[in-house]
Amino acid sequence: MVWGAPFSAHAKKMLLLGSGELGKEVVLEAQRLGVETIAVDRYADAPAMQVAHRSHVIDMLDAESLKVIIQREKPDLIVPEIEAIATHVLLELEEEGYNVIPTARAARLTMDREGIRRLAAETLKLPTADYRFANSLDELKEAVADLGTPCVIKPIMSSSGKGQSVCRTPDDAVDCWNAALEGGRAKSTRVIVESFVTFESEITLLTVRSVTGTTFCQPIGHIQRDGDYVESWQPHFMSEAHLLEAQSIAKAITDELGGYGLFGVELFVTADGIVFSEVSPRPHDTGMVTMITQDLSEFALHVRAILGLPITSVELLTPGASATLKAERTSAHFVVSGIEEALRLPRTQVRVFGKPETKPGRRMAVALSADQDIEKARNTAKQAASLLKVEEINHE
Ligand SMILES: Nc1ncnc2c1ncn2[C@@H]1O[C@H](COP(=O)(O)OP(=O)(O)OP(=O)(O)O)[C@@H](O)[C@H]1O
Ligand SMILES: NCC(=O)N[C@@H]1O[C@H](COP(=O)([O-])[O-])[C@@H](O)[C@H]1O
Ligand SMILES: [Mg+2]
Repeated sequence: MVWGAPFSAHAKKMLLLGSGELGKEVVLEAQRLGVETIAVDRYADAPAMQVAHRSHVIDMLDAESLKVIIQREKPDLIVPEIEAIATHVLLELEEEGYNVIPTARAARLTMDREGIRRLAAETLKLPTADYRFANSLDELKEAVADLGTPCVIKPIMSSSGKGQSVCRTPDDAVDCWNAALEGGRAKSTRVIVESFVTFESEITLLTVRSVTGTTFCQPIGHIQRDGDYVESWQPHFMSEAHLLEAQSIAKAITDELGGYGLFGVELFVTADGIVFSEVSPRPHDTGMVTMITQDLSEFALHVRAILGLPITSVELLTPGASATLKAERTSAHFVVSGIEEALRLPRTQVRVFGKPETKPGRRMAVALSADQDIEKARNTAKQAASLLKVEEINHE
């Protein structure tokens, strides 16, 4: 476990597939340990590209382009940052000896909702919502009739709620189908239909697999709007019994996926116990709160784990919360205002991702606030986020 300076013959090279706000923090943490970083994404000037040693713009769903870049760079670590990647290439490259984080199979299984859902529900028998898959509007109508309404419809390949909708009556099926077609990341027409889980709260249990074993962070509570996170806080108080149940589900799924790294295990807390939703084999958006709450953020933990370094403990230094700033329109000419006002709030920080373009609903920044009282932390973070604004500017 030794390496030389970036750009030298003995450098440790980490290549990120996906370069958004989460990857940006992973790159920064890797740089702190002297690792050489390469950021890849589908568009130029993505957040992680702005802090990496170099970058490449490719279609990561295109097997050939992906292979060419990886074989040219020969990284020591291939770190998927989003789901939508030609993961069969990663399987091949792993066979050739490349180190895919956490494993190529985990990237493959979590690339689409079907792989991970079948593994969790059918192989591991973890509690999940009832589900069906559909390839056409007719199949969708059948699935909706089968499961009953309300139910949730999502493209099998999408994230951050894109293409997701709630079907409240059978008549909604057409609109849900169209929403899924428009919102899916890959132009696949397959969707998952899930029965609606009535939950008391939902959490992300960050779980790290490292050379020193499995470590759980304190649960993170969150609120989602239109399938995307708007607010998160840590710790989320839950009963000892629920916490143990959550940890046991997280242990089962992460052990099955294997490898080293941090996982975001998404769980619903219901009157009947904990229900598994999904898992990211990488840092989680709701986990950005750990940048203010923990001694090692989820990004620092991911980097440490994947480099094979020990993690002897993770300390919660303070309760805290995060709240997001989202754009309302499409624009390449804008400024983010209100940073000064937001930073006047107590124990508050902001992260501005630096995405070059806005789109409706696109996450552009996050506010982080700490307070001994979690409700106060949540209110401060929300207030800070509401002071931040994406303002279009005249570019004549
Ligand atoms: N079956 C369900 N019942 C009730 N609510 C649901 C269900 N499925 C999803 N949701 C709600 O929608 C949110 C987003 O769903 P999900 O995590 O599956 O989407 P995603 O696109 O993968 O999001 P991300 O990439 O942010 O994790 C959930 O956190 C939850 O609030
Ligand atoms: N829920 C997953 C998630 O939050 N992923 C994060 O969002 C980026 C894509 O953002 P974009 O769609 O704005 O380019 C990804 O690259 C990742 O950092
Ligand atoms: Mg999710």
